[in-house]
Amino acid sequence: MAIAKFERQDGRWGRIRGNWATLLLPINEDDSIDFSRLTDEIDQLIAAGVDGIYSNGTAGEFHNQTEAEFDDIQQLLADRCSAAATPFVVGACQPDPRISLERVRRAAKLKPEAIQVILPDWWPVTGAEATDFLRMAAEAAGSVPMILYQPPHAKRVFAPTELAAILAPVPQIVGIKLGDGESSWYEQARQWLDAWGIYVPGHHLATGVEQGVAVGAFSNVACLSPSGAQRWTALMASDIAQSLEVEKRLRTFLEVHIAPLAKVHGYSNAALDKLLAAIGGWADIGTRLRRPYRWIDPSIVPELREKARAALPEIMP
Ligand SMILES: N[C@@H](CC=O)C(=O)O
Repeated sequence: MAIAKFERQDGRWGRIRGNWATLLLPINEDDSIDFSRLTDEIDQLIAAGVDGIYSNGTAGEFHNQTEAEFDDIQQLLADRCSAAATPFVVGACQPDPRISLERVRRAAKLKPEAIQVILPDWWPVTGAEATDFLRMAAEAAGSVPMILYQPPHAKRVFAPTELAAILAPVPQIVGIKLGDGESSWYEQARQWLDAWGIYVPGHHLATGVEQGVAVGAFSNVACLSPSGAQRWTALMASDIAQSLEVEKRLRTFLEVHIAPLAKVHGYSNAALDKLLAAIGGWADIGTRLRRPYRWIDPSIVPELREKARAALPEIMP
């Protein structure tokens, strides 16, 4: 049965499965990171019982941090999660490969479940260059497994067959976080990517599970509600039909109320994810991003919260 990969316990991706919640940086008016609110946010995520917490995806604004801030964020995540025995993944992502390798080296010392990396992202890499970079990253990571993050907005987005060729020589990469596609993409993913844990966008997770491809999501749904996303993920193992029905309503909510803010008004993905968290209201994060990126006016939150509650009673806190 297709769902088997989601339930398979012997995958190389180990505990990196299910519903993973991102850190979102609470930003003060002077553009500094509010570490006290960040601490509270991590504690809320732990209390929500998510499968794991990760830092420094796009939503974590890895592209707009000093190295000292990077270290402070990862240390805080590692300390809180280790004390609570919550699995965590450190995002060592950086478009500059030299800075990225240094981040990987420092991240490995925190003993995360895995380290997440992107490919060098100024000059687009060839397949061979991608493998070479990942070999260097694997060396820097030592014994810590790695997840490759291939977002749809990366300089080069590789097809499943290309990804398999790039990753096969680097066994330390145990998973791939990517954008999925239509049924032909899923067919290719089943054929070429069975050896890796596949993480699809949060609001596509039920489809990814039903297609026998996804083992989890680094999830935008967890931005909206970490506990709701966790309940929905659990439902996938017991009632995939019902979880697909929830996904349908989720997709409609995002398409109608959230996506136009990017498509029409040009807000970034991180701005949308912070808006989702403000709609969920489970922690004091705020919608503010670090400049120069624009954030969404929080005055639209109350109306969207009502709409989300009406459309998604299973997800909303
Ligand atoms: N693509 C996102 C997923 C969360 O919404 C990220 O990891 O930044």
